[in-house]
Amino acid sequence: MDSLTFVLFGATGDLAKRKIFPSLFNLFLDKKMPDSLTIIGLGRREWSDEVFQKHVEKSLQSFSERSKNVDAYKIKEFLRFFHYRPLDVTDQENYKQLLNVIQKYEQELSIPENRLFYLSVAPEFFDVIALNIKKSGLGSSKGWKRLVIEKPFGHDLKSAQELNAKLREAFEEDEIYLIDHYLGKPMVQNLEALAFANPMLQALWSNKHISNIQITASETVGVEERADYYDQAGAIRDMVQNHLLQLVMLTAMQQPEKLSADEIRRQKIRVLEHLRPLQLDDVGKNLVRGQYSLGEINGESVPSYTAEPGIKPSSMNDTFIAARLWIDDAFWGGVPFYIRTGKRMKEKSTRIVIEFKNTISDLYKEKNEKTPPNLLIIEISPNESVLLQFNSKNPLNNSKIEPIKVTFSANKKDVPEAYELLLFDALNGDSTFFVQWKEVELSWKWVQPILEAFEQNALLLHGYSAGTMGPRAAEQLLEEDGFNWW
Ligand SMILES: NC(=O)C1=CN([C@@H]2O[C@H](COP(=O)(O)OP(=O)(O)OC[C@H]3O[C@@H](n4cnc5c(N)ncnc54)[C@H](OP(=O)(O)O)[C@@H]3O)[C@@H](O)[C@H]2O)C=CC1
Ligand SMILES: O=C1O[C@H](COP(=O)(O)O)[C@@H](O)[C@H](O)[C@H]1O
Repeated sequence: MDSLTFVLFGATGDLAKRKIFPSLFNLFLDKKMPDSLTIIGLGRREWSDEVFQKHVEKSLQSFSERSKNVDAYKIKEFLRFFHYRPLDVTDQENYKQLLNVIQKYEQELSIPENRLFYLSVAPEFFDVIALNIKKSGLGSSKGWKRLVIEKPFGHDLKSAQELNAKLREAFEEDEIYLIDHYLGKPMVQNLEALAFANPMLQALWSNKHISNIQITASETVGVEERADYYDQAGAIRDMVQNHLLQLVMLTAMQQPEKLSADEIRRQKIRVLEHLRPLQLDDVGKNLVRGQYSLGEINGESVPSYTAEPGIKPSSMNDTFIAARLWIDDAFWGGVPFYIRTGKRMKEKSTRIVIEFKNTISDLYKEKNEKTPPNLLIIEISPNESVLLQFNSKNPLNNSKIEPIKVTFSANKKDVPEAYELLLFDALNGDSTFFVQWKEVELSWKWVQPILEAFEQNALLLHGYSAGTMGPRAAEQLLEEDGFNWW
């Protein structure tokens, strides 16, 4: 791995302490960091290196399991990478001073002018920072530069296009690493292997044998401390435009010629290009929008969305979306893809269920109402597993045909965090599991008519009680096609 300087904008913020520092620490313990590295944290706070290092140490104590079982000297060794510099991202002078600081460390440690800029700040600063990096000469021509960007990328198609145009004034496309943390989840990274490293599954992976695909990302949490952002975004922007469409792409993509970042991306983009666009008047037929009302989760009562701190009592924002998608190509034509996501649902679960067609003549129908279909269930989080559901006779139940499940599962504590895998890839210059602009743009294009339908109040906002799996209308969406959510 090349030696480099890691410049972290927003180093005093929430994401840095909860995800970035603990993930870097795991990489350090696993010897997956370059030998020569400087990490420069930035924020407006007037902190010294020592205060910043104490802050990083505290974040490890709070958010890193592995830090509990290591000797204190290892933590000290890790903290030596960290330096801090107060900087206001809107002040151009500050960038020139930053350049001097970076050059000083580069010379001291003989680090080449390779610089990774990680923007863990509010999205309104993404373009400001990128352009200031360019103007100040922080991106040196003597080494490489990379820009890692958090979500959200735009608020709609137009704002995303504008943001991309500004970023491209300062960085080349292949220097920009857009984070979608779902792509860092190990089971999501495993999807391609499931489909392409198993001849048995590959033979079945198309409309010939699959009747429908269901992707669920349900959460039990509410809006937490992010009311301002979430009330503007809703589930459609927060989860559907990015994470769920990424899962659709990875499930539906065809086998790439080789496993390179470019080839995989080409296949993902192909899926989006064949995704049937929604017209304004189709939206209501294919999409269910919901908002939670008061209810109970795990025995505790939880308030309605509009009673959450920071949410307007009159808010008509969506906290739940279910939708039916069609991919009009030779492989998936006729197979509905159903997606659903919501806050304050019954359980925390991200999973993909592939339901196979049931075309056998049913020899067993006298003893069964209907032979259950074969299913492939891919659990992404909170636990990881792959489960195949077959049918088998149960000698203890009058030899009825019953589903049996064959499961492979990983122990949760052995599975690396999404951010850890993504940070390692960014340090290494591997962009396979980062999102490329074209994917973002096509995703926004698909979502845009939905946003317009919402703005025109053309769609009912269904209520659902907190602690349920969403509005009844989401069940009906599948029932219309003869299916149900698994
Ligand atoms: N937190 C999370 O779980 C997730 C966050 N994200 C994304 O990550 C990014 C960061 O989020 P989060 O950490 O939660 O945000 P926070 O509000 O916790 O942190 C914001 C950071 O930006 C810095 N900052 C704000 N204004 C300026 C300025 N003018 N100049 C310099 N620094 C500034 C703050 O430093 P200071 O106050 O010292 O100036 C702070 O370090 C956002 O894009 C968010 O959407 C994405 C997924 C999850
Ligand atoms: O990006 C986001 O994802 C989380 C859910 O992530 P998960 O890894 O816990 O499934 C969601 O809570 C948040 O609103 C959204 O911004």
